[in-house]
Amino acid sequence: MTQPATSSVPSAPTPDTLAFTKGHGTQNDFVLIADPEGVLELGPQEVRRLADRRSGVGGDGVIRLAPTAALARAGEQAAQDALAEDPTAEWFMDYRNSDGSVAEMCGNGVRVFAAFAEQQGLADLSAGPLSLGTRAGVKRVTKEPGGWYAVDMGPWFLPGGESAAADGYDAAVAVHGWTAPRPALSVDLGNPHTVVALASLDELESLELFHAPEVAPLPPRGTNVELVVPLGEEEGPDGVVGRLRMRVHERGVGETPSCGTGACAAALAVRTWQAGSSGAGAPDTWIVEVPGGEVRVRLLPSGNVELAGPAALVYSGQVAR
Ligand SMILES: N[C@@H](CCC[C@H](N)C(=O)O)C(=O)O
Repeated sequence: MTQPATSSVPSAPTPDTLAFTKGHGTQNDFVLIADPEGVLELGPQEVRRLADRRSGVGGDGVIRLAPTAALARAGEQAAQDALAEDPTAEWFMDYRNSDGSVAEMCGNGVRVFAAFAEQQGLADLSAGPLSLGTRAGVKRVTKEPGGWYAVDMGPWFLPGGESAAADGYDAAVAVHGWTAPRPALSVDLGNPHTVVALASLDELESLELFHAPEVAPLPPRGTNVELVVPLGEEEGPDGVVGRLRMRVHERGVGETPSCGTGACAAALAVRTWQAGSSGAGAPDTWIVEVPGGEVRVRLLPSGNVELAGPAALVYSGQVAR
């Protein structure tokens, strides 16, 4: 049923089959569906079926690529906002978690979306950055000379405000196997994150994280949870670079080998723990090690955060609806 990603496959959905491409960013994996007319009704049940690793294609999430203008005309507020923010954001990333829930943003997904748009002949990143709409605003993707995709993820904030930054925490997280909850910091990247600092790599690697961690107080929209261990600083080509290792339990999914917005949240939390909300004296660039590889997080002079990493398209095929 499947064909190599390099072969050309029909991309428009038909009533009884869907053309898909399977892709991943540092092993955070996605089922990608091109909907160039913006006509596909994708309900939670169908998302769960596509994402199922036994009876479907399998993935942490399902990504629909659709025209921003068509979604805006159909009343999708986020698409209307995206066009108001940047009328060149022709394509929209409609992101769903594997449990069928809708998520605002996916950092690894944006990179894989850009690679998919190129494969479909809908974008040419060699000609310049791609602006795409998401439920958390317009994101701009640039292709780096080494083949990585760099995404300007836009603004971020600490929901707990200055007092949380000063205290270093505003939540507590309990994970299966711990005798006591640990302090944690909430970071908003358009989607919600709670970052917990652990004492050592031994602790990080010995943890069982298949069960949903308990977060108190639980943010109103739920949360993704990142467990992090700072690994110090090193000299990079453009100055000092911080390094950390992370495991992540995603909202709507469970433990995943990577999370792009989670990597940004982790770097921003560790930087805040080191230097407060101004970040003065802490590195602006961070390498985040995840079970599925490595990504780079950078504080841009604009105050926005940038995420860079690989994007891979693995195979394409047709799946029955
Ligand atoms: N894997 C993504 C995040 C996907 C959405 C998340 N599970 C949520 O519900 O917020 C990433 O790479 O950022």
